[in-house]
Amino acid sequence: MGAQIIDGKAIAAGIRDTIQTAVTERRSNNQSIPGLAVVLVGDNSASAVYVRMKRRDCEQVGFAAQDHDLPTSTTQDELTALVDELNADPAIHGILVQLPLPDHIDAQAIIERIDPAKDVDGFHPQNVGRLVLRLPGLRSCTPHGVMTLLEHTDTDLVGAHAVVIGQSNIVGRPMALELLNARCTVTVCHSRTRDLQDQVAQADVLVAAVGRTAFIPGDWIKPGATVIDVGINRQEDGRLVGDVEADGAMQRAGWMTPVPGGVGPLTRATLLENTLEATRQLDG
Ligand SMILES: NC(=O)C1=CN([C@@H]2O[C@H](COP(=O)(O)OP(=O)(O)OC[C@H]3O[C@@H](n4cnc5c(N)ncnc54)[C@H](OP(=O)(O)O)[C@@H]3O)[C@@H](O)[C@H]2O)C=CC1
Ligand SMILES: Nc1nc(=O)c2c([nH]1)NC[C@@H]1CN(c3ccc(C(=O)N[C@@H](CCC(=O)O)C(=O)O)cc3)C=[N+]21
Ligand SMILES: [Mg+2]
Repeated sequence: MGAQIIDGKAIAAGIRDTIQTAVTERRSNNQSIPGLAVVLVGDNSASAVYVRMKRRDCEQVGFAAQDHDLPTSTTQDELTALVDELNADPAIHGILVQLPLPDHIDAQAIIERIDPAKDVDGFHPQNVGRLVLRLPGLRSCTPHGVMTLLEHTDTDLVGAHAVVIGQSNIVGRPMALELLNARCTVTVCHSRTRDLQDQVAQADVLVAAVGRTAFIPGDWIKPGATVIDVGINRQEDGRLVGDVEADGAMQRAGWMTPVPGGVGPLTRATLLENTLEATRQLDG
């Protein structure tokens, strides 16, 4: 017995193919080409890697990527002015400001400055509020991507007990809402949760988004559970591992995402989906 692997890399490749076809069709119909502005401030090396991957994805599907690489010394006013310019640019349909931003920048103010119609990260309070209210809107890429991964399993979400570990604005909270909207019974755990093991043992669906290597021992997993490991932890030898102790969890889970090759590729593919959706909403 062993878990079936949820192949995020392959699922993401399929999504990119579908998007590429849609872009080709838009081109032949003389419709606008989706334009994504990718804004990177400073020299965080992990951010630089992610941004490079996002730009490569755009190129592959035929989107127009507009790169803005700004120095660490960029001021709040300068970044605000760039967001205003991108909001007003009809060739731009999506705006991604890579996080984290340098400490002297008020990131929340920047997020709130982005036109919600171009907020392909789904971080603007208007889009988060629409998710809360089950109204259509741009949905955060990582949790939305996890829902796509779950569709590629035989997990029955209705009435299932879903346990989310982590309550960040970009992963844990919107993840819990996505699962609630799919009619799971949802528990959210965080650093003050008592008896984490007892909560994990109840999970038909477990989503770990903590950011600590092998934080969840494999033998905590409920037999047959679907395990989604969002964590990305770089080891000293350069390898990436998740938040769940993979070898042990693979013995017990029914389905499981690998790290790398699980959630990460879906986050990027969902960014492309959101940008195409924003384009259709803005331009038809
Ligand atoms: N695959 C992908 O596409 C993405 C992966 N990531 C990865 O996911 C992970 C989480 O990211 P992010 O949400 O931004 O991280 P944050 O650091 O913002 O949030 C971590 C969460 O884990 C909780 N936590 C910390 N310690 C414990 C503990 N001992 N027990 C239970 N909960 C705990 C924190 O609780 P509290 O709130 O109480 O402090 C917090 O809610 C990281 O590894 C990140 O790299 C992130 C985004 C996308
Ligand atoms: N405005 C903003 N939006 C984000 O969506 C955002 C962000 N800021 N800041 C950082 C986090 C992190 N994140 C990831 C995206 C892809 C992978 C990914 O593709 N991972 C690959 C491998 C990565 C590698 O090889 O380094 C994988 O897991 O297989 C990981 C992490 C998006 N984030
Ligand atoms: Mg979808």
